[in-house]
This record gives sequence, structure tokens and C-alpha cells, in this order.
Amino acid sequence: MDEQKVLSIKGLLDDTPEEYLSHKEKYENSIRKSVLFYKTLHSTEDENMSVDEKTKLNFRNIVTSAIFKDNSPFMLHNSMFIPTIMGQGTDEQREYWMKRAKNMEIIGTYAQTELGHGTFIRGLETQATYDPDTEEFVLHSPVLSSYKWWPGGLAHTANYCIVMARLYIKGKSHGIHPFMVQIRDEETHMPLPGIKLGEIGAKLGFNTVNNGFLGFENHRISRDRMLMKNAQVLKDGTFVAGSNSKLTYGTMVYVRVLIVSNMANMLAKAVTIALRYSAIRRQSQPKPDEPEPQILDYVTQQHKLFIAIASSHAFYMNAMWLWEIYYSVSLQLASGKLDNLPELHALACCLKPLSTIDATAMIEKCRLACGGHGYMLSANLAQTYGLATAAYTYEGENTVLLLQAARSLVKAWVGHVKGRPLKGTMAYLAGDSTVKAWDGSIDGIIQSFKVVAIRKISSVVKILQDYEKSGLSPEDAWNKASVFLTAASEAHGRAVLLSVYKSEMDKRAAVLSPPLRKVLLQLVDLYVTYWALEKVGDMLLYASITDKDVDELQRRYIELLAAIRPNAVGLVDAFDFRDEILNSTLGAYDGRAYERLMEEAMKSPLNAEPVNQTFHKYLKPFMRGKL
Ligand SMILES: CCCCCCCCCCCCCCCC(=O)SCCNC(=O)CCNC(=O)[C@H](O)C(C)(C)COP(=O)(O)OP(=O)(O)OC[C@H]1O[C@@H](n2cnc3c(N)ncnc32)[C@H](O)[C@@H]1OP(=O)(O)O
Ligand SMILES: Cc1cc2nc3c(=O)[nH]c(=O)nc-3n(C[C@H](O)[C@H](O)[C@H](O)COP(=O)(O)OP(=O)(O)OC[C@H]3O[C@@H](n4cnc5c(N)ncnc54)[C@H](O)[C@@H]3O)c2cc1C
Repeated sequence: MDEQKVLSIKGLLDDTPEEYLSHKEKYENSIRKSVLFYKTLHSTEDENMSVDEKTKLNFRNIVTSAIFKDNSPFMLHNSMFIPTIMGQGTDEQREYWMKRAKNMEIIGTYAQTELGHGTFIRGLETQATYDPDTEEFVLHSPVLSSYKWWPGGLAHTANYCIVMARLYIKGKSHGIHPFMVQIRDEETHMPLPGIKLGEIGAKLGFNTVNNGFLGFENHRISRDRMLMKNAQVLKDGTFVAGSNSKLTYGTMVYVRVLIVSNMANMLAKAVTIALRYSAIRRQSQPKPDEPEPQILDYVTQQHKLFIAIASSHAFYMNAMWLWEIYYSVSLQLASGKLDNLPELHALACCLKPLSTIDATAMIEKCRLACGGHGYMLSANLAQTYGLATAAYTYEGENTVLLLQAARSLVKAWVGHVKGRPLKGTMAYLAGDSTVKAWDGSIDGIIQSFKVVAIRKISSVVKILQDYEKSGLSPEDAWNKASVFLTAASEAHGRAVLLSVYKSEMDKRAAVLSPPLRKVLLQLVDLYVTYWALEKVGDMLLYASITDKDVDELQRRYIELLAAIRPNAVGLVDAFDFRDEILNSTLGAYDGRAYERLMEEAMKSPLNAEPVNQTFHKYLKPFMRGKL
């Protein structure tokens, strides 16, 4: 696998910056590149049959980001259409559809969200009514709010999609199920009869993803188009329920896991750009008669950036750990064992929000850390922010997911109080709920975060119980306590992020050279200390630390910044992003930021002529009082 080989293919990288293209041109250009990229990738992957899927996926995502600043219209085909066929299709369906989808004979997407509902899946209104006479499903969008809205590639790219719709048999609803639906003619690409399709318009980011809308007017599909691995509809209309209705939500769990590693990548890119720029940028003159320092020497700048390096490492370690859990639960599910699915779901519902919340905030901080030049699109920090912040919402809005995680935590705590054992990542809830003696060590701080989580969870359970005792329904009590429920989930998630980062680093430490080990452990220390200071209120309240302890933490944090400073550039170089992948005037390896800014400015279409026609048309008459 060779990034350079792929990226040197003529036509994959843009000559004209994408931002100067019209909406339509952007789409057409991204389709041209998607096809070229697919062909290139296909031949490269063939050469690398032995490489595992995770590595291939990572390679593909990273290289994609060089070619598409704003993502590809094929994105949903790879990230959701194919995984849903794999996860929801019967053996026969998998064999048939995978052959077509893998070879790109068909292009697909995942159509779940509607104008009226995204979060509340059980509220989806698209109907799939079974007609036993013809052995077909009739797809229908009864009201405007039932139109599918958002799916990537749906507007003009995909000719098939997986539609999540409410199944009706003989007037009875049987919940939400996936259906493979052809939406365009394979020859002419015209929408099929009974299908209304279009694009949803310009957005903050994702402008080359071709997000679309889709409505049905009594559109018929054959019975075998329902993906029937879990639930089935027999010819005569008998409904056979799956072992757990939530298995239908499997693709979302997969993508939530994928997002954590994607956030590690996005943040690593942003901080590489901002840090390299901070090494070449000089500003102000703190000491007379001395040259202006690199802005990276200002401790406030180090405070903005070093935590982003550490967070990228933390997300990466957590993502790899979560992948292992995902693979092992998937294997268990395949053999009918569902016991560990709730834990995987709860973990994904904590780590997806925390990684996207932190990455979004830190990418924006990287942009701000570049001053005015960070505001240029050519710096590629604004677009990176646009992509990251989308992940705050997609694949489960963050507040909603934190509340899902809280549901599991509350259940676990109530069970624990009744004497039921706690398992897996929640086992620590049975431990000490006080910090006996604060020692300021990394392990001690991580233990304090666990105590904070225990105390927040137990406290919110008490609040819920008190609300219910005072006469509120469980639902109203839940809503009233929800701010503290999300705080409890965040506390649990922070405890997981911190402890997994530390333990995964410890596992690797033995094989690292002593100097490398030292620096990587400094990052762990920085991460833990940073969060202890960020959450100093919680520490004071639940971990009983004193003002003297806080003072020590602050000094230690400053010393860590100083210790990391000499290796900061090396640490971002070690992320090993090619210039094409950073796609940034500010972040290139050679440090020629000013030259690149000027070169990019010269690509502005406004610089093609010395006098713009509006001078003669408007400005001149206006200035002469003639307009
Ligand atoms: C540069 C290139 C880079 C590319 C790099 C790629 C990066 C990757 C990009 C991909 C690009 C994607 C682009 C966006 C694609 C979309 O956004 S697709 C649409 C995604 N939509 C969502 O995520 C919707 C969010 N909503 C939900 O997931 C669910 O409705 C909710 C919020 C979990 C609630 O569901 P519900 O049915 O109301 O369930 P609820 O009654 O609350 O819970 C019932 C039980 O089910 C359980 N449950 C709920 N969900 C699950 C589940 N999934 N599993 C197991 N159990 C579950 C609950 O824990 C609960 O258990 P108990 O407590 O009863 O034991
Ligand atoms: C860039 C992008 C790409 C997307 N791609 C796809 C795609 O390919 N396919 C697809 O099917 N979908 C896609 N989506 C849709 C996405 O999955 C939904 O937008 C997402 O699940 C959030 O749902 P929503 O829009 O209904 O938000 P809402 O649920 O309406 O959220 C609005 C507010 O209400 C709050 N809220 C909602 N419910 C609750 C609750 N129960 N408790 C407390 N607060 C609540 C939320 O916290 C939020 O503050 C995409 C979205 C984006 C932004």
C-alpha cells in the first residue's frame, strides 16, 4: 500500500481549489475523482491482499481526505451500505448484493433519517406494507415529514439504497426494518416510477457528499428485498421476529466505533497543521534586543496545542481497544450470544460523543491558534472543523447518545445496589466511592475520575428516585434529571478514556525505546493532568483534593508543557501525514507557509485580471455620482 503511488495519479488532486467551484461543479468534480480513486484503489488493494481490513479502512480514509476536502459522494456506499448488507442480509442476500456492491456495479446509501425524525427511530413514518397476493412490499411516504432527508450520495449518485421503513402486515405494525430498494434505472439513471429524489442543498460542510431526499408513492418491491437476517416475512405474510429488535441498529454501532478512530485522525491532522505553523510563525518581542520568538514558545500556545496531540493518541488507543470489543461482540452475535451487546452499545454511546465533542473543540482551537491565517480556507482547518462537527450530530446526536449511555449506567447502578454483579467496563462502579488519600499520581488521578463517575451516577439515581417519589412519572423524572444524567455519562466516559489510554500505553511501553517511552508517557501525564484541572470542581467536590494539590497540579502541567516543547514538532511529524493529505498552506513539511499562502491567493479567479468589470459597471459611475 503506497499513499504516494495513489496520490501521484494525475487528476486525483485538484488544480483549482474546490472552494472556487460552484455547487454543481463541486459535485461533478467529486464524482470524476471518486471514479478515478476507486479504480486506483482497487488495483492497489489487489496488490495488498494480505493486509487486514482495519488497515485497509484506515488507509482508504486517510487517502480519501487528501482527495476530498469535503468528503466523497461514495462515502455512504462504503461506510454504511456495504456494512448493512453484511450485517442485516441473509447468506443468500449477502452473496448476491455484496458481489454487485463490492464491484461498484451498483452504488448505494443508507436512508434512515427523515425530515421529521432522525433521533427517534421508532417514530419513522416511511411505510413498507406487505401484500401477500403479489408477495411484494409497497413503499409509501404518507406525509412530507416521512421523506428521507440527509443520506449521503442519495441525490444523484446512488441507484440503490437501504431504506429503513415501518413494516405493516395485515394492518399491524411490526417495527422498523431494512429494505434494499432500487431507486434509479441502471441504464438511464432516471428515478424509477413512484420515486421522488433530489438534493437537500448547501451545508456547513459535506458539500461534495450529495446528501439527498427521497419519497415514495406506492412503490413496489419484491419480498426478497427485505434484508432478513434478523426478522423475516414469510410468503403468506407471517412475521418471524428476530432474537433482539435492536440488532437492526447494528450498522449504527459499527459507525459509532469507526468515528472514534476517525476523530483521532482528524485531530492529528489539525494539530499537525497548527503546530508546524506555530514553529515557523514569529510574533512580538518580549525581550528587547532579542529576535521575535516562535509563537510555539508562548506557553499559552503550547496549552492550546499539546493537549490536541495527547488527545489524538488517547482517541487512537481507545478506538483500537473499542474495535477489539466490537469484533469480539460481533463474533458472539454471529453465534447467537447477545449478552455483551448492551455494554458495547453503552460504550459506543459514550466514546462517540466525547471524541467528537473534544475533537471539534480542539480543531477549532487549532484554527484559532493560527491567528488570521487560520481563517483562510487554504489552511484546511475550517473544512476539517466542518467535517468533525458533523459527527457531533450524525450517527446519533451527542446528547441523545449520552442519555442512552446514562440509561445503561442507571440500570447498572440500581442493579448493583440490589446486589447484582457489575461487569466489564462498569465493574469499577462497585469500588471505593471516596478517594482515601490523594497522591497526585497518574493512577491516583484516574482513580479519582472513577470516583467522580460513581458519585455522579449514584447522585443522579437518587435524584431520579426522589422525583418519582414526589409523584413524577419515570419519563418526567428522567427528563427533569437529564442534565445530570448526561453529566454522569460524561464522567463515566472520561474515566474510560483516561484509564484505557493509560493501560494501552503501558501495554506498549515495554517495546518502546526508553527515550520514546518517556515522551509518550509525558503525553499520558499531560492528558491526565489537563483533565484533572479542567474538572477541578469535580476533583474538589468528590476527590477531596486541597488547594495545595491544585497548585501542584498547575505547576506540574506547566512543567509538562516545557518538557514536551522540544519534541512537539517531532510528535506531529510522527503522525506521518503527507503534505497532500494535510492539504494546507500552513502545515506543509517544508514550512513555506507565506509562499504557499501567496501561491494559493494567486489561484483566486479574481486575480486573473487587474481590473474587474464591476469597476466600469458600478464603482466608477457610483464614485462620480452618476449611479
Ligand atoms: C475522509 C473520509 C473519512 C471517512 C471516515 C468514516 C467515518 C464515518 C462516517 C460515516 C458517515 C456517516 C454519515 C452519517 C449516517 C447517519 O447518520 S445514519 C442515521 C443514524 N441515526 C442515528 O444514529 C439515530 C440515533 N438514534 C438511535 O440510535 C436510537 O433511536 C436511540 C436514540 C438509541 C433510541 O432508540 P429506541 O428505539 O427509542 O430505544 P430505547 O427505547 O431508548 O432503548 C431500548 C433498548 O434498546 C437498546 N438499544 C438502543 N440502541 C441500541 C443499539 N444500537 N444496539 C443495542 N442496543 C440498543 C437500549 O440500550 C435499550 O435497552 P434497555 O435499556 O431497554 O435494556
Ligand atoms: C452531515 C450529516 C450527514 C448525515 N448523513 C446521514 C445519512 O447518510 N443517512 C441518514 O439516515 N441520516 C444521516 N444524517 C442524519 C443524522 O443521523 C441525524 O441528523 C441525527 O441522527 C440527529 O437526528 P435529528 O436531526 O433528528 O436531530 P434531533 O433529534 O431533532 O435533535 C435536535 C435537538 O433535540 C434534542 N433531542 C432530540 N431527542 C431528544 C431526547 N430524546 N432527549 C433529549 N434531547 C433530545 C437533541 O439533543 C438536539 O439538541 C446525517 C446528518 C448530518 C448532519
